[in-house]
Parts: sequence; structure tokens; C-alpha cells
Amino acid sequence: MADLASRITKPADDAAPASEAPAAEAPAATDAAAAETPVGDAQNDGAVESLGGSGLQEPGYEVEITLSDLQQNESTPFHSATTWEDIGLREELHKGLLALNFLKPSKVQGKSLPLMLSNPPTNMLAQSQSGTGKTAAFVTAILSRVDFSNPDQPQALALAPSRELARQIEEVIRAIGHFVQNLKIAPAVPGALPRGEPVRSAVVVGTPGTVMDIIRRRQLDVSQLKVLVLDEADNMLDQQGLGDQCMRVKGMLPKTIQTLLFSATFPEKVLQYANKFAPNAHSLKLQRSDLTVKGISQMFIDCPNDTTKYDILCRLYGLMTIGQSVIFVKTRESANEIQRRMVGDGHKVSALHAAFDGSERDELLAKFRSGESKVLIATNVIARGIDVSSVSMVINYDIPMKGRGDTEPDTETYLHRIGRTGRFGRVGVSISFVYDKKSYDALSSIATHYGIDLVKLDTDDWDEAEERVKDVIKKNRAQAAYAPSATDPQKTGAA
Ligand SMILES: Nc1ncnc2c1ncn2[C@@H]1O[C@H](COP(=O)(O)OP(=O)(O)OP(=O)(O)O)[C@@H](O)[C@H]1O
Repeated sequence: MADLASRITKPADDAAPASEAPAAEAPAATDAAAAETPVGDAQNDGAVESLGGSGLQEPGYEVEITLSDLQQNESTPFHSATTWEDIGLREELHKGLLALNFLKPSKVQGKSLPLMLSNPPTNMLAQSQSGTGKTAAFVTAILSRVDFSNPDQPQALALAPSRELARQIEEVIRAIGHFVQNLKIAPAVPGALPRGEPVRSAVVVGTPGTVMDIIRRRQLDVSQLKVLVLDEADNMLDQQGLGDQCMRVKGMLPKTIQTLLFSATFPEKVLQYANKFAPNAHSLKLQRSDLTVKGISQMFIDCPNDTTKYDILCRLYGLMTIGQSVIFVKTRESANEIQRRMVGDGHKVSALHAAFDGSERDELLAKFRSGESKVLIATNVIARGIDVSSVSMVINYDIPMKGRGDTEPDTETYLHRIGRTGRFGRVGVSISFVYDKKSYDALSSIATHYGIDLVKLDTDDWDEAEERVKDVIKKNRAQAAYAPSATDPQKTGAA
């Protein structure tokens, strides 16, 4: 396995090589370089595309496009839309997108929407980096397919792996569908729907367990469902996790349903299963080397031992609260324990994990979204999909691991966790803590997997380390003030 040392980028102005890592020959991390660019010019390396009103820019990346057999006919050339007009959306949706200041489609939106909206409806598998607008892509597809003259009849179903993400998707549907008459959305998450009452909404968004329950209890009439979306599809189809539930839900739906799978990651072993779940799908896929978001400066701290991790975390508190931060830990117990200690040491932090009940979880995330709470200690429950544009720092207090007995680094979860920052062309910082051989090796293999050059933060020179991080975070703050987000309540006109 390649050593982390070979993936460390030596800070340009740092003369001394990192202690246990010889100065790397690798070129300066593009992530760190992005942090040096002026606000509004993030990642302006010539390979970016301006997205108009937001003032932000989308990273340039190439997607490999595979048209389904149906569309491989040369007389129907593949189009990637560059304006909303190209896509030919309903007037109300176009208005909704513009009201959010989404002046033009992002790449994944421009490429996937013409395919998702073409007739006859065809399945889709779409991969694009975290924070590049996948939600608006499938939400626009859903709202385009629904017949709102029949507003009480369930017609579209979106599934997500957590209640938080399902709730967020609900908000994005509400925001993009702001001008749609008779838009009704049913949140199928624990505790949200009145028991026993039939669902009378055209769009249903929820978690697979609850959706399975309401279908079984005949609360949800699935007979007219036309579109099924799986957000975070690789996670949803993972047979160790939610795969079984999703398969059972799918088995209860009309055979002709158009199935849309979205995620930033599609590991090979899930892909095969995905192809069965959504056969003959159009697919937009990324090369592994294009998976990381260039605006995220990925750093790590080599902590002397497990017990010093906590002290180092506390030293970072000042930086965490310049913007907003998420600290990812492995277990609920450690989330609680770190929160208790930090609060005891005078810091203001909240913990969020699946042991809280539904309404508490909603409230905790609402407070984080509004900026009332700035630092969230969380388990993987919010590792995927959660979109809070002012998150400028993500800390991997524990390196994500998977497999029986946590034997393997969880490369996908790493990417999703750090993707909570650097949303839609913004910059952000991720700091991963290593403290022993296992965590060091795990981070090494994650770095090798994605070809990332990690910057080592030297805790012997704390001032220098702080300056380095502060530089990036301040740029995120400035960018966040410019651009709205469909789920940032204070900044969105339409929501
Ligand atoms: N066309 C657009 N123009 C401007 N901003 C946009 C556009 N589309 C989406 N956004 C913004 O980009 C941000 C990220 O979008 P979204 O949450 O859909 O990303 P994602 O690709 O689903 O990420 P993840 O993989 O983390 O789930 C959101 O704040 C959203 O408001």
C-alpha cells in the first residue's frame, strides 16, 4: 500500500520537510492552490465555467457519457443543455430556478436533464462530484414529469438514506416548485405522516423503511407512480445496508417506472447491482481521478496519540467558528462524549446522530442551517448530501472505516464527508486526524485511491498552521455571502 508520505504536499513556504514524511516531489496541491485564488475566481484554472448570478464557478470536469441503446442512434445527437431554455422546462419551473438564482444549469443538470426528460422515459444513472447540483437535476426531472392537474395522486417517489437528506430534498422540491400550483409533497420519514391516512400528494420523499411501511399499510397508492429517484444511490443499493429495503420497495412499484440513480460515488461492486435496479439506463460517469472537489483543501494532522486528538480538536475551535464546521466521529457515544467535554471546556458545539428522536434531529439541523449553531459533531448520518453552503471546515476526527471489524478504509464515505464543504464552487478545508499506524495507513490508501495530495498541518508551528487554514475559510465566508442556496433559509428568496 502506498504511504501517506508519498501523497503529502510540502507547503511552498515551508523549508523543513515533514518529520516522518520526506518532502514530496508531488506538485503543489491544486486544492491548496485554489485557496489562493481571489473570491469569485475559485478554481479559475481555465477549465471552469461561469455560472452567472451566483458569482461562483463550477469545476471543470469531464463526464463519460453512455447513451442507452435506445438513444445510440446517430440521427438523434446527444445534447448537453447550456441554458434552461435549451431544456424546454415548464414555465413555472424555469421561474423557480431563476428565483433561486440558478441562472443556468450546472454540468450534471445540463447533461442529465435532456436525457431524463426525453420520451419514452428512460432510466438514468448519474454521477457527479459532491455539491455540483444533482438534487436540482432530479427535482427538476420529477417536477417536469408530474401532472399537477391530479395533485392528490402520488406520481413521483424520491428515496434518500437519512431523514435529514429526505427533508432537505423536500425543501428543494418546494423551492424549485415554488410557482407550481397545487404542489403537494408528502415527507415519508418516521413520525411525519399521520398514521393510517392515505397519502394525498403528487410527490413523496422519504426513507426506504418508512416508504415500505406506508405501502404495506396501503397508505401510499403506488399504482400511478411514474418516477423513482434514489439519491445517494450507491449507499441505497449497498446490500450490506439499505439495498434490501430499496429492492423490496421497487418490487412493489409499477414495472414501467422511470428509475433515476444519483450519487457522487458508484463503486464497481454496486454498479453491477445498479444496472439491475435501473436497467438500460443512460449513464453519466466520472473518472476516479475527477471525483475530488478541487476547491476543498485536504489536510491532515498527525496527532502524537489518541488522547491528544481531543486537545488538538479544541485548538481548532477558533477556526471552526469563523464559518461553520462539522466534526465527523465514528460512534454516537464518542459524539456525545466529545460534545460533553467541549461544552465543559467552554465551547459551543452540538451533537447529531441517529439516537436522537426525529424532531430533535430536525431541530438540531435547522439550528445549524440557520447558523445559530456553528459546530456540529456528527456520525455518518449527515455524511451524505447535506447542503449547508457556509460549512467551511470538515474534520475527520476518526478516519471512516468499513468492513467487518472496521478493517478497510471507507473511501466513499471520506469523499462524501469532506464534500459537506466546498459546495458548488466554494472553497473549504478538510482536516483528517491520524494518530496510529491503522489510521495513518487508512488515510494513505484513501489518498492513493483518489490521487489526492494531502497537506500536512504541522502542530509544532501552530501559528503557521492556523494561518494556512484561516486563509481558505475566510474565502468560503466571502463566497457564502455572495451566493444563495436552495436550502439556506435566510438567503433564498423563493423558499
Ligand atoms: N444551477 C445552479 N446554479 C447555482 N447554484 C446551484 C445550481 N444548482 C445547484 N446549486 C446549488 O449548489 C449547491 C449544491 O447542490 P446539491 O446539494 O444539489 O449538490 P449535490 O451534487 O447533490 O451534492 P452531494 O453529492 O453532496 O449530495 C446547493 O446549495 C444548490 O443550491
